[in-house]
Amino acid sequence: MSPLSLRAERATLGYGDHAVCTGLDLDVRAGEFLVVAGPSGCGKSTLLRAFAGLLRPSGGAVTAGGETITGPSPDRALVFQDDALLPWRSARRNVELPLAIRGVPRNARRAEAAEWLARVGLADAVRRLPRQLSGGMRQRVQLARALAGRPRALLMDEPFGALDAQTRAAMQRLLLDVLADAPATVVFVTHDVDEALLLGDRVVVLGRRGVALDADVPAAPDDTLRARVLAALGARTGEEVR
Ligand SMILES: Nc1ncnc2c1ncn2[C@@H]1O[C@H](COP(=O)(O)OP(=O)(O)OP(=O)(O)O)[C@@H](O)[C@H]1O
Repeated sequence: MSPLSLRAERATLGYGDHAVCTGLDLDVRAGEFLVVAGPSGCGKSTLLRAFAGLLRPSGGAVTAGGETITGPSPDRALVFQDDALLPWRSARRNVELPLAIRGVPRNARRAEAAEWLARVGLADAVRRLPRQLSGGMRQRVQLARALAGRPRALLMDEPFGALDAQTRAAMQRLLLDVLADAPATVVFVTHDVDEALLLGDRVVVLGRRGVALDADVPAAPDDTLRARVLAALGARTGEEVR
């Protein structure tokens, strides 16, 4: 399946009367790895929820592949910062879910789910329930589950936040390897500028008043871009920083 383009068009996103983003314009090209950064509370997770189909815009539009998003779809897999695993299912049975949706026959699911868990370094944890895993291990199960579904878009909200530096580097490599084989559009939220520049083709910094910075990441990012990202992150009033 080909990667999906995603778009927010003059979108107003929020909760009840509380508008978090107003008139947000953002285009995510099919197959692009877009990193989204921004100060706490600026609406990064809210934007991901809208792309996931968990939140409808109260104004404007949010589309995937040119079609209005009306709800969740296995085409768009989510990896949350918090735990989103089914607590009563083992790690392996959680990873089997998207395989079932993909139509993988029951007897093949078990082996494929175990394989994905091995790829995230959890071969020994296949039978454990989420509560028997650490926060970092649960994040890795979520990653395995998302990748196993071969989604056309991956929506990732600080997916490696609970990992130590070494495991985080291994998961970053795994993600890039899997994408090289099975391209997908990625929207990846992180607070970590190094991670943003390492993974992203493009980085967007959201501010209080929409997009504060939108820049392509060169193959060998230099200190200039890093400084621009840091400046945009520090811009409290949300003025444009270019
Ligand atoms: N379920 C909800 N109901 C009401 N308000 C919410 C809800 N979820 C988030 N908000 C509010 O919406 C705003 C944006 O939240 P969001 O989680 O999108 O920010 P964020 O940029 O992802 O922040 P962080 O970097 O801290 O994760 C915040 O003011 C938050 O308090």
